[in-house]
Amino acid sequence: MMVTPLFLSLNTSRSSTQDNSKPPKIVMETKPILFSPLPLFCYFLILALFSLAAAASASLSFNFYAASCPFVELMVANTVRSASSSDPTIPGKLLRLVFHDCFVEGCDASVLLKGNGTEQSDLANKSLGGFAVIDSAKRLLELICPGTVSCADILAFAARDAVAITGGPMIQIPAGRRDGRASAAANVRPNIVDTSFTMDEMIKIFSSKGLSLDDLVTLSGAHTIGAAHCSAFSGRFQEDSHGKLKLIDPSLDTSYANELMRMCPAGASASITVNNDPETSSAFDNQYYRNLLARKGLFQSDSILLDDERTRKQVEGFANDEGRFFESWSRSFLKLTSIGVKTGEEGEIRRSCSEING
Ligand code: HEM
Ligand SMILES: [Ca+2]
Ligand SMILES: [Ca+2]
Repeated sequence: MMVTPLFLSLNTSRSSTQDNSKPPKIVMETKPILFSPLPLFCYFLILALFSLAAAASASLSFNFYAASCPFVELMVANTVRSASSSDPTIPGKLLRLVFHDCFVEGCDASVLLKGNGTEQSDLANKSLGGFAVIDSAKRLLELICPGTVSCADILAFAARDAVAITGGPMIQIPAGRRDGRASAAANVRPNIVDTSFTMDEMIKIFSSKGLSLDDLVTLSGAHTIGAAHCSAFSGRFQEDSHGKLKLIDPSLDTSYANELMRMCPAGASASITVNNDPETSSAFDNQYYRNLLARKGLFQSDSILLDDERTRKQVEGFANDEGRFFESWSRSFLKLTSIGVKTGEEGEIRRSCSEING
């Protein structure tokens, strides 16, 4: 097979009669091109390699800040640790915060943006917290490696650390998330699960984020730490004509229900909170699943995991084997923190986590 390279040559020739003060005359000269399949093959090979490289750069990576900000994870972990030691409610807040970020517009720190009509102004986000911890980690990082670390990565690292410092598994998570420039309250409701949702409704939202039924059961295990306001489970009770609450949800253990009614009586202050896990609320363990077996799931959306045929086996599995829960948690948390990430040229690296760059 004869192979002729495809080429175009540029000839800069100077004739003897030419005036030397003038620039050389450029003559384009094309050599005959013979068709051969090899150059075409090379062309497609190069194209394929380029698109592979582009795809790789558009995903998260484990050594993303290795050169640009090598101590980023240490800085975030220290910030989370010191904030949590003075305020033990911080780990729960950070963990819930990453969930509410990643489900709306992907893990892009859209939930951190302040202002009229941003995600924070939706009722479902009113009880979120932990923002100040992210802000202080960001301030620190802006001093050490300015303009380098995204708020979305800080939040993912911080939530990961929240789990580790409360006794859960330490998970290596990749980085490279970029910060979004949009945040709208109207996007919250269609993307966040409410405690009153049926199993089918929960499955629908989770699967729209690429999360399976296994992920739903696993990630609900986050309710092994943290707290909730009385309004989050008030639908399980009804006020009688004497202003007294009575249990109307048969899936709740009656003595636990009595305890909840005592802590959250009718007309209780809106600021009262109750531990999600009545046994070990500050430990990230598999107690949540044991509670479910004892019919002590705080939210209706927790109890449903035991009541539904499709999820009961997994609840039992996690209740009996913490290692199995932790393994599953590590996998599902990686998926959660990779939802709809913006990478490469998308979005921006915010200077301040609560506002987009001007
Ligand atoms: C499956 C559907 C879910 C529902 C319906 C749900 C609902 C709720 C509600 C209503 C609260 C109480 C908020 C308050 O009153 O202050 C809460 C708290 C919490 N949720 Fe969920 N959640 C779900 C899944 C998740 C997931 C996937 C995570 C994280 C991976 C998570 C992490 C948390 C944490 C840590 C708290 C405690 C927050 C704190 O201590 O401030 N939840 N959840
Ligand atoms: Ca988001
Ligand atoms: Ca616990």
